[in-house]
Amino acid sequence: MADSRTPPEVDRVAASRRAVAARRERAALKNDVATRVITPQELLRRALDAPTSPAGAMRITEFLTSVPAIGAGKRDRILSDLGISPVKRLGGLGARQREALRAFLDTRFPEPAPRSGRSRLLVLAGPTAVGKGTVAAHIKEHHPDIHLSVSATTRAPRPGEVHGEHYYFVDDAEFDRLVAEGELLEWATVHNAYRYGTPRGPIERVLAEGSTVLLEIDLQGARQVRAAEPSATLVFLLPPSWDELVNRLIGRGTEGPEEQARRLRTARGELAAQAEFDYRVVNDDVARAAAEIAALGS
Ligand SMILES: Nc1nc2c(ncn2[C@@H]2O[C@H](COP(=O)(O)OP(=O)(O)O)[C@@H](O)[C@H]2O)c(=O)[nH]1
Ligand SMILES: Nc1ncnc2c1ncn2[C@@H]1O[C@H](COP(=O)(O)OP(=O)(O)O)[C@@H](O)[C@H]1O
Repeated sequence: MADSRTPPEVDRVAASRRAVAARRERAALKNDVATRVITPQELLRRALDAPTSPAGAMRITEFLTSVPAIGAGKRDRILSDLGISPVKRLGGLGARQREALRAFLDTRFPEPAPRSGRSRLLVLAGPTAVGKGTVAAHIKEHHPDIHLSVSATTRAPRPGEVHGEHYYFVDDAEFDRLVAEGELLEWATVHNAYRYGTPRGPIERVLAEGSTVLLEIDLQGARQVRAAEPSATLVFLLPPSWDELVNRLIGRGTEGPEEQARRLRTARGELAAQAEFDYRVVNDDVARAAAEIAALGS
């Protein structure tokens, strides 16, 4: 059936749809800053690169209150200190205002800078369902020069999992022995459920040969490796957005709604720890993220 509306009406409908979509995108971006999936500096870069994009169209007031630890009171003081009017949009900031805002963000929310002198002991961590297992499996298949550490765990094997290949499946008594005899470089109880740990021997052998070893472990384990081996290279895997992290967790379908909600609460805390890491890699595309991580170990 032909559209009986007049062209201006059609235009108005299209414009209002676009406005709704842009508002939704701005809300998603604010959420990404609030959940620390992206840094405020990253959002500002996107706004300045594309002033008419949803990032560019964001009001400075909305932007500042999405930053963790900035409420309405602080926001107004910051704006007056920086000489920026509250009606400004990010994409419309003048050159001096941009510089003032950037300098303020860099001192208050420093972005982690890569450290030099890192070793070939690579640690990959990140929030639940970001794709750590998927990326690690891709590295194992496509970068055979990198040795993927096989952890010991007290959880039961899933269908298709092979002892010694995916994990060393051990009982509680054996895990206790590994801990007592110092055979684990690190270990942790993950998701309040089972214990997981990294056997020390194979790692020492691989590193002694001058090869690279990759550990895919949780945040508690990454912190222990940092303490035990300060020169280890710590890589934090990030989702492209908070919404995508939620989609991946739900899409994987391995947890029920309650466990999903619990993991997402933990994920927020884990995302806040990314500044402790040497590098951050966004897992938008598995092969790209894997290549980026592999390059850090060469
Ligand atoms: N600390 C630590 N965490 C590990 C180790 N091995 C695996 N993990 C973490 O344990 C979690 C659970 O892994 P897994 O049992 O494969 O299941 P899934 O994440 O529920 O699919 C993941 O977050 C892994 O990063 C390890 O040796 N040490
Ligand atoms: N780059 C990606 N793009 C889209 N989906 C991905 C990507 N990486 C992983 N996934 C999917 O996300 C879900 C979680 O990945 P998984 O490797 O199990 O996460 P983790 O080991 O971090 O808990 C899986 O369904 C996986 O297929």
